Amino acid sequence: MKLEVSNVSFSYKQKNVFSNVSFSLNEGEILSILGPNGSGKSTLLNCIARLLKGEQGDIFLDGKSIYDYTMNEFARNIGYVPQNHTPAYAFTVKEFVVMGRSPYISAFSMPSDKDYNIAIEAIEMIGIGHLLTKPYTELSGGERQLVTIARAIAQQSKIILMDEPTSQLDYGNQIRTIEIIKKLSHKGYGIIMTTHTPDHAILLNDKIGIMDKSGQFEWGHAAHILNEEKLKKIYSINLKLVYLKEIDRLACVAEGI
Ligand SMILES: Nc1ncnc2c1ncn2[C@@H]1O[C@H](COP(=O)(O)OP(=O)(O)OP(=O)(O)O)[C@@H](O)[C@H]1O
Repeated sequence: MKLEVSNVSFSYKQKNVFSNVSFSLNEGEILSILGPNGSGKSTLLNCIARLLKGEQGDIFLDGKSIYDYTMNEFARNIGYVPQNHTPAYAFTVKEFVVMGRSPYISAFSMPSDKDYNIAIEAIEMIGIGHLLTKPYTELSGGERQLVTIARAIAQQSKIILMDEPTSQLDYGNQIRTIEIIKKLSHKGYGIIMTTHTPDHAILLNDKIGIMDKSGQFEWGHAAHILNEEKLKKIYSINLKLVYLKEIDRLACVAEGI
């Protein structure tokens, strides 16, 4: 499955957010999108998720416009982990995650044992088996984020969009989630993730997209696109991109204040 975003521009009423955004994503690839607050990262994910429509350009899945897929076909191909999710009812974690199976369940049917098994597998993969019977409304922000990721994994869509999937997680769960994203890519899933943590993009070591303040988007492999000058410009601070031989990778660190 190949996703192609072709010259997409988006404005809220009179305010242009981004113009002529183009990139492609093949199966097994990860695109980490960096950019300052308000630059348009979530808006871009919402356009790919069909929640918003750009006024120009198109988005293709295997050469066919995303708008030409039925809702169910689309959901089997593209899953979405939003930044915040507030459910109306106190579903248990198990019931919430099995909702990821809805593109495979007909309107008048209930989830099958197979659907529950897939949901439980996703819950275990994320390491939240202890929350299985807990009502979603009684979870912490970070627990909700993990449960929402499990629901997207249970959906088994070929491409998963994740809007700041680690924003509410403790340091250990952040790194474990980054590991899970890498594992999913090895299984053939394509992942597009927004993040405010350059180290996450460095750890994933795949494609990086940078959305700047003026809505210009550039993308490429981490090795070609990520440098100190660009990171300083994105975040308007003094920072260093240093190679740490103890861990054999670059790390982004802020200078002293
Ligand atoms: N519903 C809306 N109506 C009007 N303007 C909006 C709406 N949603 C977002 N915006 C504006 O569009 C711009 C892009 O917002 P978006 O949420 O995509 O940025 P972002 O890069 O994801 O930000 P952050 O890193 O803070 O999450 C911002 O200037 C924001 O104020």
